[in-house]
Amino acid sequence: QQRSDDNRRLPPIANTLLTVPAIQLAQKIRRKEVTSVEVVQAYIDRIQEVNPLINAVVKDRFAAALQEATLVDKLVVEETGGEDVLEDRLPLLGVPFTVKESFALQGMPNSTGLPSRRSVVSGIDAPSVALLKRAGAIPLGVTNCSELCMWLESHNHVYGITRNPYQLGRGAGGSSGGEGSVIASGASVIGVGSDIGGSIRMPCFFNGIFGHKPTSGIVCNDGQYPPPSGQQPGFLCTGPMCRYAQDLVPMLKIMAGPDAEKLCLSADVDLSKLRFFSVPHDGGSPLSSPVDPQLIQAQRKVVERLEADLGVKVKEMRIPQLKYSFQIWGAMMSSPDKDGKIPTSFAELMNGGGKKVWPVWELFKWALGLSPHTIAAIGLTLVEMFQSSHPSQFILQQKESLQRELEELLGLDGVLLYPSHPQLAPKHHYPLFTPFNFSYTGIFNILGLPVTQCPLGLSEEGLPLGVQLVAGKLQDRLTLATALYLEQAFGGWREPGHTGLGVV
Ligand SMILES: CCCCCCCC/C=C\CCCCCCCC(N)=O
Repeated sequence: QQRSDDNRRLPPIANTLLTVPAIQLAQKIRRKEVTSVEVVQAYIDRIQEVNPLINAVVKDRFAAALQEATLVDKLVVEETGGEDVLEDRLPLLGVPFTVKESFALQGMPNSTGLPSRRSVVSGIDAPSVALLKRAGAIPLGVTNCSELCMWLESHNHVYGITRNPYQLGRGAGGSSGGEGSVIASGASVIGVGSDIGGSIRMPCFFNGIFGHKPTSGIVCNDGQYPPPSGQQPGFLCTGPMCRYAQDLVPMLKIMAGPDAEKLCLSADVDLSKLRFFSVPHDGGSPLSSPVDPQLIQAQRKVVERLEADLGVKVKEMRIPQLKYSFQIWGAMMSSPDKDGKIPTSFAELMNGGGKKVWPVWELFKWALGLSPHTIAAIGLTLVEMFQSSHPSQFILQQKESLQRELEELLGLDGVLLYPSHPQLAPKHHYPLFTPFNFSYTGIFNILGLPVTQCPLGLSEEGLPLGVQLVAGKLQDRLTLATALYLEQAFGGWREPGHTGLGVV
């Protein structure tokens, strides 16, 4: 699927409003330094400029967003209680945001890339989306994802494939790839993603932005398709994706609702008092690719900076159970819930929840160009045929011992560095040959630990580098504070199109 414009570069960001963090945009709007209409219009213009190249926003609501921005500006002028009242009540007042299409956003499609759901339109908002709207944020539209949110690249037969703004011939990751691509392109500043195996963190890594998978159970997962079943509700996480680290905590506070209290997100974090650990790879799983030397090097530089700036000693270690990350993820994802109910099969979900698709027949149709499904989704139904819902004792033991070891290691003050993925953003469809690489992220869904993906600049070929920061349960503030520090130290998000590569 090489396109003639694969070597094109994204047009540079001309409007400086597009490089202001969401939380500062809200402040500027409250202080009447800029209107919400100006901000929303700037983002609409940028989406219209870049979307033909990246195919990230699959349905917009620009006219409604501009009307809502007009109401915001009126409210700001009429508010007599002062700026603080607005900040308290509506911390994101007038700031635009985007939403992964698998979430319900009123009036927007909610197909999750499934052709049979093409005409499904949401009548209500998912709770996480509603909370952002209630905080004053204005949705601009919905963004692309993988078919049924279950692949490492955002491609489906409803909307096509999303492209990586750093190199259009590469994938934006999955399953929240539309969010990753649009935010990195400067065409959205904050967005909503979901993650049951890395679907926030992989696109954030491939697109050089920040993303947080919260501690399991903290942000409500309702209002997404497909709904998780079996034990999956404990692994699926809804979380923020953004260009600037300072937007992570305010977004998480809003999206978590009353449960945000459990995370003590306003407490100060003294990084020099934390214990840091660095694990360079999964210990050699034969299923995953070796970690790219540039990622190993980037992680080493993080260790050096932490030691030099904070005076801490980072302990480099190996964790042998990580070698079984994929097997642990696969076993737990297909395990029955506590009442013995097995999860809905992928083959059923592919048929919109009805009868199962028949994998071999679907593959045959695909070979003739007649299947409405992607080869990745069909491949998953084939693999599922051989997956048992009774995992081996050995794998369960590995999971238990990994959980115990990591929880003991991290305690209330530990942060672990681990590669976000073994490879840099792959060319389109290459994940078909390296599907198990997602287990670098997926293992932390099973463990329920909070993880922040943090960008670390660009590789020699101009692709984003990054690292995962992992903490103990409910200790999200530690990884979020470390991400803020690393943004300062390594420069955070870099504008795509300024890499000196490609042809304009
Ligand atoms: C045609 C090739 C298909 C091969 C299938 C190989 C099996 C790999 C198993 C699972 C891959 C799942 C990927 C999940 C990625 C993101 C999940 C998420 N929503 O967070």
